[in-house]
Amino acid sequence: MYQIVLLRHGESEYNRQNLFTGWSDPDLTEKGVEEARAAGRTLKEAGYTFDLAFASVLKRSIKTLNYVLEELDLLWIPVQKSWKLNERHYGALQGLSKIETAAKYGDEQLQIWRRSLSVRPPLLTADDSRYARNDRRYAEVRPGDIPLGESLEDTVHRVGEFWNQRIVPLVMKKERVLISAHGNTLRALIKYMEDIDETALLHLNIPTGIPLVYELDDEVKPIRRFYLGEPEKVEEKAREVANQGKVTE
Ligand SMILES: O=C(O)[C@@H](CO)OP(=O)(O)O
Repeated sequence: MYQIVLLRHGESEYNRQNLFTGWSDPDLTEKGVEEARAAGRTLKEAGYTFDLAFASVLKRSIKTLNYVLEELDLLWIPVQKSWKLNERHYGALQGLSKIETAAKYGDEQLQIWRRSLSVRPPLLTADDSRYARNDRRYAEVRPGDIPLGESLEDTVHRVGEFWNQRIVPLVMKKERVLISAHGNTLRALIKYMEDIDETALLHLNIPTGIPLVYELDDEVKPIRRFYLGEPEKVEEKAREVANQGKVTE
């Protein structure tokens, strides 16, 4: 049996303000830093260690990973960063308020944009300053691969490819791998590995900063997944994610 640990970054500034994030690059909040450190301590207490780690090229994922590795005294292990682990690209919604978007287009449309499998958000235009082609960190990416907006299905495609090409071979060599990524990247990976149906996917919300352990069989297919944390806390944090876009009293 193999094992791998996935982690969604700690709370970011955009999470705090309830803004669509995608490939925007906000920093962690103080709470997010604490969540990341707590994830590191949880892993340490449970006896986990790692041979190498992955992050996206977005600072909330990279910094979360660094805080976790610091707690584990593993800052020295190799880290591979890839845009393929970036959050799902939220197109022209990036930077907009989820609450204002719900008020303008309705809760149902918001839910479709956030949680459906195949619907893309409104796309960016190529002259938009948010278009990643103008960002040096994507200089090596083929221009045609840089999205103007992605459906979750698009994200499943790029993350699934990355999983097969870059992660599975390491897992099969018994490398202990930690992946620090994003809410929808992890939803995409779960969809890819388990092929869960659309209703389940609709309700799948990944809490920030709670390690998610996958046990995998000899063919690197999932046996089971579980969070390292108290179930009530995990539930509560997943509910917070689900409720973004709702006005609270
Ligand atoms: O804005 C985003 O990029 C994601 C993750 O923060 O949000 P959502 O949960 O709405 O898909």
